[in-house]
Amino acid sequence: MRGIRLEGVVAGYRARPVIGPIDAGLGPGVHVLLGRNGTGKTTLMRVLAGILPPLAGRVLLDGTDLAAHHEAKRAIGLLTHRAALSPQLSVRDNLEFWARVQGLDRARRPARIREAAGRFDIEGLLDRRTARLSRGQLQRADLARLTLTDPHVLLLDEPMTGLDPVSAEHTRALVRSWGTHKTVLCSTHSVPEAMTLASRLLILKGGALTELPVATAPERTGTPSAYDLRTSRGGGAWERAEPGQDTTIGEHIAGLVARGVEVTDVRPVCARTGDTTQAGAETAARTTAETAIHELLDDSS
Ligand SMILES: Nc1ncnc2c1ncn2[C@@H]1O[C@H](COP(=O)(O)OP(=O)(O)OP(=O)(O)O)[C@@H](O)[C@H]1O
Repeated sequence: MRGIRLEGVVAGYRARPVIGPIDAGLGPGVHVLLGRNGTGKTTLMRVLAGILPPLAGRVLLDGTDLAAHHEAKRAIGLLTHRAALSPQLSVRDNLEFWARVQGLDRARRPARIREAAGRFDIEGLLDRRTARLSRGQLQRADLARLTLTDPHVLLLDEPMTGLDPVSAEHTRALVRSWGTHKTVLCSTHSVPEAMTLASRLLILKGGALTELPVATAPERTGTPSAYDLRTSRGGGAWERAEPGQDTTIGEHIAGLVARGVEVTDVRPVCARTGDTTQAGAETAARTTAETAIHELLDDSS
């Protein structure tokens, strides 16, 4: 399958398992990961990124074993609480370093750094030492790092932490648009956040990964008949996409991206089947899903 597959993965530290064994597949979409503190969400992200070798089992990226093919890890972008930026270097030097590590050729680096910095509004911070950034500025610089290249798997450990409302909304939009054609695993402690982002909800508890029953997952509450996209070619204006029978919205967006058009937000447009009745059904489904999430997270259940 395209994306990531875990086969009997057990992970932990100094031979002490924290999670697993886990068997799961993550394809294109936004997979939101919820779990109490210390349940192993970061550990799972690190093992999926190939920086923490599993104690048992295998992690496959597009069918390739990560442990045996280190270069495959370049297709994965990881964002964790500890920003992957050196405090001693300027933001620009950090981005330059990561662009080189990611194999971006020298001539293309300055433009990519400018684009990434523009995307997260940190152009004015490029020459500041990373140690001097605020929590949210550091998070934005680390998000910019992720977008220097075009990884097709994104592992985002609490990406909205520390972001102001404008930056958080911008990041949410980006995550949603990535989810249409990339594999995104995103952890959060906010249930409402999970509900707005997820095409699939995963709960990590007692070392096991549980999927929220499909009937209560939020994307089942309405069938989009079209999608509104905000793209770079529209100068920020929305354009409507109505994928045909042979094209999914993911394929449509992947086609735009391949032609150099950046898609910065995606909003599903639901068929106007029934206004308030539909809205009522959506609210009910959301309440059911939120209750199910709390039950799954509750230690006493
Ligand atoms: N480097 C490490 N060495 C040893 N144990 C660790 C290490 N990192 C994490 N742990 C332990 O592994 C367990 C899972 O930690 P992890 O950071 O993966 O949890 P989490 O679900 O991401 O937590 P939070 O929601 O608080 O961020 C915890 O018991 C933690 O103490």
